[in-house]
Amino acid sequence: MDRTARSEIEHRWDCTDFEGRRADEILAAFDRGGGYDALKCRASIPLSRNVFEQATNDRHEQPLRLVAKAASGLDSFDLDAADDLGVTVLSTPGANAGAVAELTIGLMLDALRGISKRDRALRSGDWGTAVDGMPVRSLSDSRVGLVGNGAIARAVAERLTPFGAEVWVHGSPRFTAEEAARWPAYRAENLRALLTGCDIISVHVPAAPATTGLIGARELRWMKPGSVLVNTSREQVVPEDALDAALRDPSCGLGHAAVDVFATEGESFSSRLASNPHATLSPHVGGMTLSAMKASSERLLDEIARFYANTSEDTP
Ligand SMILES: NC(=O)C1=CN([C@@H]2O[C@H](COP(=O)(O)OP(=O)(O)OC[C@H]3O[C@@H](n4cnc5c(N)ncnc54)[C@H](O)[C@@H]3O)[C@@H](O)[C@H]2O)C=CC1
Ligand SMILES: O=C(O)C(=O)COP(=O)(O)O
Repeated sequence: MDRTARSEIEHRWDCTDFEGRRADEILAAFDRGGGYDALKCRASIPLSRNVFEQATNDRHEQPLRLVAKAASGLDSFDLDAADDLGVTVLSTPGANAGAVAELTIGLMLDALRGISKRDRALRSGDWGTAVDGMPVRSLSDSRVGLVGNGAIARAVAERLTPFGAEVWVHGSPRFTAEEAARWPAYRAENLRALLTGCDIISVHVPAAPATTGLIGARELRWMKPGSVLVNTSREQVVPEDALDAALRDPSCGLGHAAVDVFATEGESFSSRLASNPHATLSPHVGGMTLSAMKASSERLLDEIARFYANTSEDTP
């Protein structure tokens, strides 16, 4: 793409960037006109069939025909509705995988070593609580189980190997033994074997009907005594109420959870986990490193340019 075309697209997208806006604000902008035919928005914005129907109806000067998201999970969009109404959806799967993997490992280390908990205790002058529970398990002595076999799970597996952790993976039914042989990890027979056999479980599957409640109250009970669960995928996969209850139940093995994704995110955030002493919370920032955001934006920009080049007479 030449420089002029790129800067024109950048300008266009500066003007039509709905980052952080709610669906009703987006629709209001469409209703006011302004010639928008595309939206760029974050993973958390819910685009329902109703939103797609309203944004594509012919009272708009330019009906919606493109939604672009510099991220991986598309669960908050009604993709069937987009398809039915002829709206193209672009995203950048994999571009933030390394960033999410780094946060995941940071959360594992925090859970094992109690970094944030000890920091809080020391700040209140409580040395006794700060050194409570020492010595602790090392990542190099841990068996780590990954749920999912996509870009993030792979990036986590690759980064865990130099730590000396033993990595196991439970993937989709299409994750064959042959494919697993190319991973720096062992393939678990099934989810139960993974959960019962590992010291740390980290979840990397998309939110979908088939993964909703994939790790709920029953599955959390399968986990080893003193084990750790990290969820950077979506809340629906490990419902936070079940997680909170398991962490508060002394008969349940799970010892600590570290979570980057919640049922309610943003200004209206609220979660039972916020008052749970066995949880570490992170505000959905897995993909937010400068390099991952740059890589995602660059890729999205190229795809947007390709979309307009292929479909539009008014290519920017
Ligand atoms: N916390 C954050 O900031 C971020 C969170 N995410 C979340 O992480 C998810 C995974 O991201 P990627 O690895 O990039 O996606 P991906 O599409 O590369 O990988 C997902 C993998 O899950 C597997 N899978 C699907 N259903 C499964 C099941 N029932 N059991 C086992 N495996 C199953 C798929 O086969 C696929 O290999 C995203 O869908 C998103 O929800 C992604 C990026 C940033
Ligand atoms: O890539 C993803 O799926 C993410 O969760 C990133 O989320 P965001 O778009 O930064 O809210």
